[in-house]
Amino acid sequence: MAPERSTGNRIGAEDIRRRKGGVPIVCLTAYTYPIARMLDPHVDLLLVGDSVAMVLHGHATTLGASLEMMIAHGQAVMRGSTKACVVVDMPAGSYETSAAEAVASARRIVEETGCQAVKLEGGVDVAEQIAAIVAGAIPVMGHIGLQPQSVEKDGGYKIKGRTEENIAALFRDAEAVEKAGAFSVVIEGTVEAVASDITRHIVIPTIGIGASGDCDGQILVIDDMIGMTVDRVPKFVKEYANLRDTISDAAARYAAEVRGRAFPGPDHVFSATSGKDKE
Ligand SMILES: Nc1nc(=O)c2c([nH]1)NC[C@@H]1CN(c3ccc(C(=O)N[C@@H](CCC(=O)O)C(=O)O)cc3)CN21
Ligand SMILES: CC(C)C(=O)C(=O)O
Ligand SMILES: [Mg+2]
Repeated sequence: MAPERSTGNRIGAEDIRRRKGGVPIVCLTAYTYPIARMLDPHVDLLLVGDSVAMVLHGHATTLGASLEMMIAHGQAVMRGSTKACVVVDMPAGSYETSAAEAVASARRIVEETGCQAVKLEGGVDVAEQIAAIVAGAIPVMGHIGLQPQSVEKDGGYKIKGRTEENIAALFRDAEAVEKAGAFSVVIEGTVEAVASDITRHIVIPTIGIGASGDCDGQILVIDDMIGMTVDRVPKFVKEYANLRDTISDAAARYAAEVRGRAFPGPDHVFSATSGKDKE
């Protein structure tokens, strides 16, 4: 198992499971060491989402994520986190084909990162995979509703739960994920009342994103939450900071000072004589 900064009291998947119906579970994505350091004191769960492929690597969809990419970011987040339950997304192509493939991929992720759990997208269609991973003693988080790995199949990011047929399918997916042994489930891009009803219908905590305030917890993509996302931001996002402008302003001031020879100043250079200069 990869070494982790352990305080011995990290939140585990079973701690998350027990929080059904209680104080809302605070979740954010994280992809890097410094962000994990900053978020860890404030959240219950950090998700190393396959959204990293879009948000940090500039791919058009999450289908650009690989097992190697997820493991590298999982390791970075684990190095910066001591308290949160860290969950790593299983990327497209690492679990759909068979339960054996899913178990092998989940094992690799856990062994190489030391994370607490994995997450995969789907309901009835991946119940066998979830059950097999859980049987291998790796906790699994489900992900139903809008499934970004199905963007090509769906022809875009389409909100779910708008037809009776689709609502019935959502309930079947929620029940399948619960029965397969998942410790919680993300409900993404789903009509508010439907996400609320599913939350009351199942006994594992639901984590909403573009879903409902009645879910047992909430998650957002970190870059969206801090106003760092440069591409289109989904409607369900609330920006709690504007790092885009902060960074652009810093770059503009730096550029002006370099061009005007105002930077570096006396504090940012070394003299031959003094040992008291900043290292
Ligand atoms: N930066 C970022 N944040 C995310 O939350 C996120 C990603 N990227 N990439 C992967 C998926 C894609 N997500 C999305 C993207 C767009 C909509 C969206 O535009 N939905 C439409 C409604 C469409 C409908 O009504 O069917 C909207 O108006 O917001 C939803 C989820 C969420 N995920
Ligand atoms: C937004 C969450 C649920 C996710 O799957 C991701 O970031 O990849
Ligand atoms: Mg994801």
